[in-house]
Amino acid sequence: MTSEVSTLDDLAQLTSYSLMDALNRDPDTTVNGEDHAPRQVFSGHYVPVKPTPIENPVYVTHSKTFFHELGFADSMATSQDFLQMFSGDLTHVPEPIRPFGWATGYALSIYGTEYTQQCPFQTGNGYGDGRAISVLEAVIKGQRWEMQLKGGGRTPYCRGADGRAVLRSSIREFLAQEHMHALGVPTSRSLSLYASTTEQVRRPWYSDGSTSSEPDIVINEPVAISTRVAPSFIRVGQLELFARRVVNHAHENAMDELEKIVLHVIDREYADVINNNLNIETKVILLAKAFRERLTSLIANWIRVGYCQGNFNSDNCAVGGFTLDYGPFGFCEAFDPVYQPWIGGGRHFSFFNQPAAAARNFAMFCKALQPLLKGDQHYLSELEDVQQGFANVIQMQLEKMWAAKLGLEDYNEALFSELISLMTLTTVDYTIFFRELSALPDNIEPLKKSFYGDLNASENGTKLANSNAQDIEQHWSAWLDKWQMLLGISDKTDTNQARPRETISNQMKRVNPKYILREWQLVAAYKKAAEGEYTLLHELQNVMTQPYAEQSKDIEEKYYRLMPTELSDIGGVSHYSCSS
Ligand SMILES: Nc1ncnc2c1ncn2[C@@H]1O[C@H](COP(=O)(O)OP(=O)(O)OP(=O)(O)O)[C@@H](O)[C@H]1O
Ligand SMILES: [Mg+2]
Repeated sequence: MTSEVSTLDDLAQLTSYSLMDALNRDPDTTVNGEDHAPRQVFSGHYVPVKPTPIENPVYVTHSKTFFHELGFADSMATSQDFLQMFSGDLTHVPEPIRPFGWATGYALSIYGTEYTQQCPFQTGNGYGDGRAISVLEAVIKGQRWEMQLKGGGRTPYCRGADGRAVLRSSIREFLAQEHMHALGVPTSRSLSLYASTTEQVRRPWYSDGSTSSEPDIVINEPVAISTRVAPSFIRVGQLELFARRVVNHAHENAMDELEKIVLHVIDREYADVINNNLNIETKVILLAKAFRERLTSLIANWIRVGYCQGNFNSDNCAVGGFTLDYGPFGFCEAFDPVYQPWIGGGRHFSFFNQPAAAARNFAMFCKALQPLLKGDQHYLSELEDVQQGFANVIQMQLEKMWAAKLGLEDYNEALFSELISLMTLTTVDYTIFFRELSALPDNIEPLKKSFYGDLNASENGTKLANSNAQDIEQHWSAWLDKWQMLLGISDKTDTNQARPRETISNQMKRVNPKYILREWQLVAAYKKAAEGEYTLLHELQNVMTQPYAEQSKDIEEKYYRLMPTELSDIGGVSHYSCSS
């Protein structure tokens, strides 16, 4: 099949700006994007910004999957003009691509509390895309996409920081985005990744083998620019910024700017479910319902695959209902309901608390929409109902997800609670456990592959040493019996079964991945990449973009395995600072 887009000139033909044309430019900015110094932005939806190219860029990787979906030729990723543009140099882009991009402001709420002090001016007006710069919008195969550089240099929202992203964090985000997509979890996508062979920045990090919680050294790291792609990058925090300005009577266009950004996000993300001819109040209610549906499903998916966002502030919560900002994230290995890899994150953003964190973001989202209902009691109470309904909707989504993970048609609370207690007591690997269970084992032997402690050894982890191993083993067997009974597979022959064993097993394998992006595997790949050696990174990308597939024996041995115990407390592996 020939690709429709083989050169940057072809891509230029598909360019179609809407945000910069339809929304308001900050009136205090220059039009050509030379505006890089930190400052307050008082109004407008965006600031034009010319990215700062990284020095001596080299190709690291691109998403073959996404290129293919977009109809892009793979050869384009290594072509000089594409590399130049997506490593931040817009000086020679073909028209109608503009020689500058844009950054947007947003507000911040942490677990339902509004903040304004996070910017140097203590007002919130200096907060937004500090190093993310969108450079293009294009309509490709009928879908509008926005392309955003991460690490493209300073913007007025940089708060005095360097506007750069290091290769390590860029590799993490790049791989995680494509991995999540392959896992069937809505996400921003990865397009390309280029690194500098000469430019470095200093970041706090961990010395080799450090068990310190906080970084204990400062290191030089190569910089990189990754490009991520989504229908929009509008965050809950963005709507909040404009709503706060309405509430605070910040300026006379505040209501108009709020309405415009809400209509924009509907157009980008919800045009298929919200009719354009409806009045704004009805659109707002439908938007809240549609976002509730997507957000609750997203969180259930995160928990299904063991993903912890780590820092689920309102500014990291995309209104399109997809995963955004892979900084402090991690995939849960040894199961722990309060798993949280980021040292700055706290329990409120831990693994099993994500439904509660999402509810807080949803509440802030509803609050931001309220001014558009202009005091109409009827609509206000409808919005209130949508918000109040969040808890029920997410509970239903979670139950449906747990039932699917266990191969059941109906959720069973007793079976689930007992499993969670056992998984905590024994310390099991979240991914390996569910994948082994998907083979419908007759007894608990195969499941032991996922146990971090040996049930029968005397020197197990403390949890096991304090308990009676035999007892735990009996509990596991009793749980398995109960599960088999509910599944209707106690009878080992397939007679009289509504669903044959193979059907159940295949269904389970479609929701329980075999491969997840384990931090220690990522560490190995980005360390090699920092030396200019990308083979391991490419292998990891290949494995993680087919997470449900049975891959070769070699790959299985290398990647389908428990975290080596000696890494379980190491800074930069088991936990990290959100150093970007
Ligand atoms: N090196 C940096 N220079 C300038 N701004 C930065 C830098 N690192 C982070 N920021 C900004 O600080 C804010 C909070 O950081 P966070 O870790 O959420 O950022 P991020 O990973 O860059 O963000 P995102 O993926 O959400 O765009 C963001 O607004 C981000 O743009
Ligand atoms: Mg962020």
